[in-house]
Amino acid sequence: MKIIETELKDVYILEPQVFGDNRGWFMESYNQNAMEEAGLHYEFVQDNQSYSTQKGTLRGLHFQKGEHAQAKIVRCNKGAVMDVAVDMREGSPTYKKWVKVELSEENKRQLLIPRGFLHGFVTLTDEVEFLYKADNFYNKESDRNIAWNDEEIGVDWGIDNPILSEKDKNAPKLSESDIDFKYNVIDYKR
Ligand SMILES: Cc1cn([C@H]2C[C@H](O)[C@@H](COP(=O)(O)OP(=O)(O)O[C@H]3O[C@@H](C)C(=O)[C@@H](O)[C@H]3O)O2)c(=O)[nH]c1=O
Repeated sequence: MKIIETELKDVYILEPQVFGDNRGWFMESYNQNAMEEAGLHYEFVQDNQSYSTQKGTLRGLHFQKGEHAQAKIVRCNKGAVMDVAVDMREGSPTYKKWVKVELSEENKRQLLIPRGFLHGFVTLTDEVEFLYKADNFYNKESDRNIAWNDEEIGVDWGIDNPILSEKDKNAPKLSESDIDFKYNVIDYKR
């Protein structure tokens, strides 16, 4: 597995090695030892999957507040997405900066997003299957979102009128949010 730095501190692209043969291909989609050797100490406890029917579907920007914050490893199993992470850790050298990475069935790239970040993606194709691991359980009460088009964050999604959930249509702005992440090594590396 190749581990590639991004413009955001602690966010990495993970590129699995793909072994092709006459049948097709094989890859290790996750290997705890490879993560540990790279100094990435996470314990994932929940796997998630979503399906988006149409191109131009946007899910985000999401996070769980406080002690329920989640680190995630995300990937696109079918189709393609533009994936976005936003550093919300006050005091971080990349505070309020965002990064976008294309994740697709074809490139098999994954994105590691620590706790303290917003996460979202927009589908670039129809019929998108999206998979992710989380290092903390879903907690309904701590589930939060911030408007995908918040001007203070200013993500360039490359789309004007995405398909959104009712929840994401009514998301608060960053300035109205109760988000309170602090940059602290132990929060995201345990
Ligand atoms: C995220 C989640 C949702 N649910 C339920 C709640 C709800 O009824 C239904 C759909 O939830 P949502 O509308 O929040 O799904 P979705 O908009 O796909 O939310 C996801 O978006 C991406 C960008 C993320 O990063 C994820 O962490 C998560 O926030 O599934 C769970 O039971 N467990 C979970 O872990």
